[in-house]
Amino acid sequence: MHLLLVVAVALVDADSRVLIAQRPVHKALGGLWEFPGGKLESGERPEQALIRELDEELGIAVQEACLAPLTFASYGYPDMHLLMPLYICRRWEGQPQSREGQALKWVRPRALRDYPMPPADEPLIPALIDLLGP
Ligand SMILES: Nc1nc2c([nH]c(=O)n2[C@@H]2O[C@H](COP(=O)(O)OP(=O)(O)OP(=O)(O)O)[C@@H](O)[C@H]2O)c(=O)[nH]1
Ligand SMILES: [Mg+2]
Repeated sequence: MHLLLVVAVALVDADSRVLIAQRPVHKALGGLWEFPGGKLESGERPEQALIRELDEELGIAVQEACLAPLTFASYGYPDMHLLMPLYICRRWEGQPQSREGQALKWVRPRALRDYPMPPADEPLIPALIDLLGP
């Protein structure tokens, strides 16, 4: 079994909306909506990797102290088992912008169900509704 560690974050705005990004169609699970984040590079700590991904994908700067653990996904894909800590972050510098051609959307937690997400992500939605309201 191959275990893949991916770090992801729910960025939350002043209206308690969460940012999701649409995966480019040419990638695995293309077209699905996901939380910003990605794989760790060798030697990286999870928080470091997330800060790097947020810079690369969205052009925002996040301080490590502004990342709080919320929950995690554990899901068996056919080719690997995904373990994905989901952080929450309410404070960053800059305005999130699409750096990799991905569509971006701010959505209320309940509305996440209207956007097709990877199967690993579905169990994360109730934790966001509990924290932020519907
Ligand atoms: N970022 C992110 N990845 C997710 C989520 N849910 C989920 O199953 N994944 C899976 O986790 C893996 C991480 O993917 P990624 O493509 O974002 O990794 P990355 O940013 O390092 O990109 P790269 O592979 O192009 O370098 C993918 O297999 C992806 O399908 C999610 O909500 N956010
Ligand atoms: Mg990514």
